[in-house]
Amino acid sequence: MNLSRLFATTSKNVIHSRFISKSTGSTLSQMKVFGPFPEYVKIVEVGPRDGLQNEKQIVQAKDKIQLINSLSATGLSVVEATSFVSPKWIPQMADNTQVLRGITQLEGVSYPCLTPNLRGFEAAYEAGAKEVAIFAAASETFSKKNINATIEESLARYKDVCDAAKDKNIKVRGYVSCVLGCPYETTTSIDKVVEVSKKLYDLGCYEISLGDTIGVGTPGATFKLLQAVSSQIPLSAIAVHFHDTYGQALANILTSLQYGVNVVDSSVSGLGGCPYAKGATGNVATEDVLYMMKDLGINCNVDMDKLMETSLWISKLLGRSPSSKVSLALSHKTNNNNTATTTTTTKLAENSPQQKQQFFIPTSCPIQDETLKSKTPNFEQQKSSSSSSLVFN
Ligand SMILES: CC(C)(COP(=O)([O-])OP(=O)([O-])OC[C@H]1O[C@@H](n2cnc3c(N)ncnc32)[C@H](O)[C@@H]1OP(=O)([O-])[O-])[C@@H](O)C(=O)NCCC(=O)NCCSC(=O)C[C@@](C)(O)CC(=O)[O-]
Repeated sequence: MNLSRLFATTSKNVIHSRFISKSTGSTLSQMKVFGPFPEYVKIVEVGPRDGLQNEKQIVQAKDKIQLINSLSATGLSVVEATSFVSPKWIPQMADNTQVLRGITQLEGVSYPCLTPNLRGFEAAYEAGAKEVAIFAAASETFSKKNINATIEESLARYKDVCDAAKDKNIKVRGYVSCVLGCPYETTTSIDKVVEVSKKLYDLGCYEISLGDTIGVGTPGATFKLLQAVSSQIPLSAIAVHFHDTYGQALANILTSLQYGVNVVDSSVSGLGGCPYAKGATGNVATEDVLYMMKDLGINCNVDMDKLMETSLWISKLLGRSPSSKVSLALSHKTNNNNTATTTTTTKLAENSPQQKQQFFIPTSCPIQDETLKSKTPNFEQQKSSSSSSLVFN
């Protein structure tokens, strides 16, 4: 789709749409006049679940617990903790009960767990879940690959989950995957997205998270999606969940905020990916979202310093540099300010082992150097009094 002009600011805060789709001939100014940005945006942190579920190497339960506790200490009000799915399908989440029982559940913080069926719901409830999430899709093929059920079968399972949750006073969040593209089908039907979203909402989900599972969405497509879905369910019940495969996630979030959405899913350090969506990269990084929000004057009640520490810590644990550009830039800057000896060139080419990679870890990072050493061959470390610089060869 060609968009001749995306945004035109007509006053300080009010942005009117001037999208013109050449293919359809329809102007997006017909669609909606954007209002001001929301004052507060709720971030739903999905790193411990969506972020880790695709990791090949099993992360120990104690580290997952530390990750979740550190994330909730940043001020985040929702930290998706784990999923009660089949361990044969997602081995990384096999320690769900241990993790959920091991975390410190803070007052005012929600720790939803994914549940694909009644069995998962019961296990999550037993382990202390106070909120669960059900996950459907707008693509039949993805639904079969992800949960071994047609969309209709999945909705029947989710009715059982929602009924049980209602009985036990457990909140239910709903996901719809493949809202802007599918790894298996060539097109996604917006009508199907609307239909599934509405069905989940009618089942009792208080919020519907629209998942761009493979990160192909653009601001124009996001706009049309929101327009369609919000015609059937309240805008206040819509959340957006972008993966950043094509680098469009922040632009899509900005479009969503302008549309009036005030719930955004993101993942610390940009971890993530669905095991049944090959090639899709991680979720948009929470640090990057916060950085953009701050500049827009949007309050998210999250401590960026603590979040960055957590981001660097989990990246170090996984033996890689963060996918968050903001974390990299800020940690680099901090180190430059603090350390005269720190080199100023940072090369980040995760897929290119020949290239030297550097990223910077504050000394407050709780993980011990030995852990990283054991995970990363050719490890060199240069220490200074106030910071450390890790070099990967
Ligand atoms: C749904 C099933 C279980 C069906 O899996 P199935 O093989 O069709 O199920 P089944 O009923 O035939 O059972 C098979 C085995 O699984 C067991 N089982 C059955 N249910 C459970 C359960 N809840 N917990 C633990 N075990 C379970 C069951 O007891 C049995 O064990 P066995 O007798 O062989 O020893 C499976 O397909 C599954 O677990 N899928 C989950 C896949 C998944 O987690 N995908 C990633 C999350 S979705 C996502 O990431 C997208 C999202 C949300 O982030 C948004 C976006 O980006 O789009």
